[in-house]
Amino acid sequence: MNLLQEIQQKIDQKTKPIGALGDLETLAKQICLVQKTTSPTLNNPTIIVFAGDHGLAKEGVSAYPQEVTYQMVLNFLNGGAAINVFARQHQLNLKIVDAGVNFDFEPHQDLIDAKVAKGTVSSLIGNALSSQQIGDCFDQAKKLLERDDIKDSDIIGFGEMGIGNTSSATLIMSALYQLRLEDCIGKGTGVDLEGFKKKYSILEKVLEKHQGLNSPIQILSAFGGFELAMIAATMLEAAAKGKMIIVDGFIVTAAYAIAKAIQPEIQKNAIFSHVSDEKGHTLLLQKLEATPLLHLGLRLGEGTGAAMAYPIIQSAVLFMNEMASFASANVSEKE
Ligand SMILES: Cc1cc2ncn([C@H]3O[C@H](COP(=O)(O)O)[C@@H](O)[C@H]3O)c2cc1C
Ligand SMILES: O=C(O)c1cccnc1
Repeated sequence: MNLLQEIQQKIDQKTKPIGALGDLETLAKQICLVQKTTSPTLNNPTIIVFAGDHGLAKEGVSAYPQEVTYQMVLNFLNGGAAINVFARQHQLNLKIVDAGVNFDFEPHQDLIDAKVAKGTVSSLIGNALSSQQIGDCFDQAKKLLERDDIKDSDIIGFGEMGIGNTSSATLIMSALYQLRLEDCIGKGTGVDLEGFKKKYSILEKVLEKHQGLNSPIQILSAFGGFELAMIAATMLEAAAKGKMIIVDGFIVTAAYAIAKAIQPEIQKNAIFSHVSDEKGHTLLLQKLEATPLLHLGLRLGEGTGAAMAYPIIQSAVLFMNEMASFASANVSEKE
């Protein structure tokens, strides 16, 4: 019997009709296969929120000013943001990574300094990240997963904070899959009609400027940002180490799309937490052949969807380990 057959047999011997735990059974199988076991674990479940600033934000592509990025990082460190609430609710280890925020932070136990620079170059002017900076993001990702408070995590949920980063995600999606801008762009933090037209015309110009990009790294370099590059790099590193990764909303999914274009095998490790209300997310998930667990109309980011999906993933692992079998519980099997 191979591992998949062993896993399936264990699932089918649980005291329930065959297949009755639906998507939880699919999740359990996925985690067991990654961990090469029939008794999976979710040690030290962790959410990492990557923060970075964007040169393009200064052009006015968001409903909020750039300072909100660092202000929200301080809010994360003070425990007051949505992700803090949900991480506490589900007892998740929460770490904030400064990938490239335009601010000098005081040291804090939950803040990881991985700053590449104080914000990217505007993609209207040039490449958001240099190839050296992309390399720095990959180096930082490696270091991150060697930390004592993260290295034993079996599962990492990814979040982000960066005013203007729905623009990066939109541009990445459009360039990676050769999609029309109008099919990828959304309102982000909630720009009004006038703001939307402005965002559209700026992104149109950015796409015109960067044509003929033909590798995922080139696309990442052109459109940024530091937090997206570090998310993609950390996902690749985490998957190579046999960890599960929880993909969050539109922006994190765009970073995942880059990671998958680099290493398609990563999909074995990926769990998609939710479908965001941001317009491009549904199509992006389709392109990735990804089925999200939740449909809650969220459009926040920060890893909030990942935190909310965690207890469902936990249920998949718990039923596998704790539920009785027909034999152990003396329940009669199907006739
Ligand atoms: C107060 C506040 C908290 C947030 N938390 C996440 N985002 C989200 O909104 C931003 C992306 O949208 P756009 O591209 O329109 O700027 C990202 O920072 C994302 O994490 C926030 C946005 C705001 C304003
Ligand atoms: O889907 C997301 O993650 C998202 C959407 C809008 C703004 N910030 C994040």
